[in-house]
Amino acid sequence: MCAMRQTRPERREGPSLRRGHLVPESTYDQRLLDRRGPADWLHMDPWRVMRIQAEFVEGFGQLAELPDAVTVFGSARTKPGSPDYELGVELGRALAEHGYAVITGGGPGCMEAANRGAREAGGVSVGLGIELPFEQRMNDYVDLGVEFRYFFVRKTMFVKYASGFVTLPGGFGTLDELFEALTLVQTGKVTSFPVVLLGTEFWGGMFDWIRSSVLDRGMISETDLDLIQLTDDVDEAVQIIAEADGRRGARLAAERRAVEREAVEREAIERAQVETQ
Ligand SMILES: CC(C)=CCNc1ncnc2c1ncn2[C@@H]1O[C@H](COP(=O)(O)O)[C@@H](O)[C@H]1O
Repeated sequence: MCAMRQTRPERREGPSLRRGHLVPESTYDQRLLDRRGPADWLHMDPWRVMRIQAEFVEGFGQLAELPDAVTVFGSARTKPGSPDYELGVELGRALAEHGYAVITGGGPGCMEAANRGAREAGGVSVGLGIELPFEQRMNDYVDLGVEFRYFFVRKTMFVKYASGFVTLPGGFGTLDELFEALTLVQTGKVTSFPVVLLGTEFWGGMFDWIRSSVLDRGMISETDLDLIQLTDDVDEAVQIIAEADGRRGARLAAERRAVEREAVEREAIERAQVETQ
């Protein structure tokens, strides 16, 4: 059988092939090197994917060597000197003293407070900033800052590099981050990941509503309530995270031992098989 001869014009573009009228008039290189013409293509989805990818690469690269860390959320509008701000400073300090790096959104308010506490205690203070439609800069207490264009990339970093979340009082942004974390834990996407709400007066009403309405109508189960830990005590918040870390460490060590045991057993079986041949 003879192969069909291709008579139409053809162009290979990386993994893609274009033929006939779909062959573009210029090549990628030409379009790259030719500065003239509109820049609309910069805003097209395939290019956006590259930018998204680049954000993941940069984020993973910058954060890979962090020590154990805790992500702190809370209002961008909390004023320095207010009780919530002071609570944030105290929390950042306590986490740093316990050896945790402190990750925040890098902005003002509670984020600044937690970064400030961590920094003052000589800890690792991290800000994962986000591009916003108004003028905005990383707070002065961030020692390692990474700026993101995309909320969802930044959120991955908040979870991936943290042993748990502590949430100070906040608005929509804080609530969004809190409920995303709870959903990830509820659906088993992250395990041994405590979510602590700091400030019973602020969070108590929401917690009661979740119990009386959300649980009562069967939209969550009784055990889901246990995913939220409510306290006013900074040391207790740190302790909750440290204990979960301990449990995770023990589980990982047990998994590692099981894998090693299996490898030794497999090797013994293989050796026995060779000897009997
Ligand atoms: C003054 C002002 C509004 C600045 C906004 N600047 C911000 N910079 C960085 N992260 C932010 C900012 N606003 C919201 N976020 C994100 O959303 C949360 C706070 O939102 P909110 O203020 O509670 O709803 C933070 O944990 C943070 O991750």
